[in-house]
Amino acid sequence: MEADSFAAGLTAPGRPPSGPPAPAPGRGRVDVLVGGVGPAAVAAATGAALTRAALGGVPYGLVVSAGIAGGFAPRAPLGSLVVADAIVAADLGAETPDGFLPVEELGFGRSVHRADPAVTGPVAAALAAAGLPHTTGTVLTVSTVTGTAARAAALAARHPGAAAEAMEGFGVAEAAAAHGVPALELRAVSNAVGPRDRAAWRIGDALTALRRAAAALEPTLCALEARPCG
Ligand SMILES: O=C(O)c1cccc(C(=O)CC[C@H]2O[C@@H](n3cnc4c(=O)[nH]cnc43)[C@H](O)[C@@H]2O)c1
Repeated sequence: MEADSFAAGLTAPGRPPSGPPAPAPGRGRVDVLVGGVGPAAVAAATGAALTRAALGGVPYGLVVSAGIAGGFAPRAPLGSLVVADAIVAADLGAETPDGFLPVEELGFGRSVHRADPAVTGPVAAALAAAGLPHTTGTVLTVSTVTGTAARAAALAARHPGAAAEAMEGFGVAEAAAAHGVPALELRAVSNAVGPRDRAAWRIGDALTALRRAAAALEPTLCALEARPCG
């Protein structure tokens, strides 16, 4: 549903070529890939697509992780959009008697990708120009959806800049970084981060916001790519 909504906002969506590396066929101004759920699935799918494109001689210039998300209130209300200025693997680390330690404090790995303001700035400006409610902030990547007020409060305390929580951004960013390609995360808020309340979910509104965002951003995404686009 998320891929269909994003593609519906584009003038000429493409699908990344699958199978052996081949240049161009299937490529649109923006290609939309369904990568799966969770950071591991999307890291594998994104890495494979980037590798095929590079071996086919037409590498991508920008990768966007787009979808629905939980929003941290009051910063990111239902139906609004979030542009990530940092993509954080919020549960990559260790629980200790003194609390959670991210991998950096364990002495290995990384749990943060900071977005390039040269990418996020024009994206936020295009959303503003289109009149789409949005904020710029940290988007957390988790493998377990938050379902309690206590967990939501703990995440907000640990990440004061957190605007949204989703399950894929960090995996996409890792794959993009391995290819030296900039990454962007864009989320439309379908639910509040916190206690599970299915009656309050607004997935339809979030999908509409995703479609409108794609329409507003297509020229910007193309301009940000370092290759001819459309
Ligand atoms: O069953 C639940 O309680 C529940 C609550 C929120 C989301 C889900 C999903 O299965 C959605 C997974 C899908 O959507 C993104 N997403 C949307 N809302 C959230 C959220 O609050 N926390 C984390 N991820 C969310 C996520 O990126 C997945 O792709 C189930």
